[in-house]
Amino acid sequence: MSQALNANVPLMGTTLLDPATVGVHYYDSRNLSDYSAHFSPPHMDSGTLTILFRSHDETDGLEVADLETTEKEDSKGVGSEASFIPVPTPGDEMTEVVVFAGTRLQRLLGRDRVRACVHRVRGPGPEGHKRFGVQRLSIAMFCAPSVPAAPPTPLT
Ligand SMILES: O=C(O)CCC(=O)C(=O)O
Ligand SMILES: [Fe+2]
Repeated sequence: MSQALNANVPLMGTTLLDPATVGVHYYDSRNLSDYSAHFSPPHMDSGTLTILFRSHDETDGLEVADLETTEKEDSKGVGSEASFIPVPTPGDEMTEVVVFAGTRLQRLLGRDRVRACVHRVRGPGPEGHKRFGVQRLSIAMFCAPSVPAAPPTPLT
């Protein structure tokens, strides 16, 4: 894969991530300490790709940063100065699957070719909370492919 992508560095495993991890996120605005808070603050994912499945709902608060407005290279403080763009919901004729590049893919291919996507999930805000009491579900597959420790045993 490193060769196919003409990567700067070999695609090696990471001690921090399994090759693929599935995350199921359930957000409930009743659990927010402050109803203006985000369900998920601005961040970049640390794998290569994140494949995100989300529900149909016009209150979905998924937003991506305009990368020209953020120069931060890791998740620390990322998004503090960025402007965010809502990701259209499936009801707007978009697919329900969103794919984000992570910091690992950015390192692998070089920042001039791929930028890790800064994203966040807005909460419903106090008004939205009062009207709907928002619950939100999403499923993410975090991919961080690694080379096997030993060559696979041939099938007999
Ligand atoms: O719930 C979402 O839509 C996004 C979740 C997310 O950004 C993450 O798990 O890294
Ligand atoms: Fe994320």
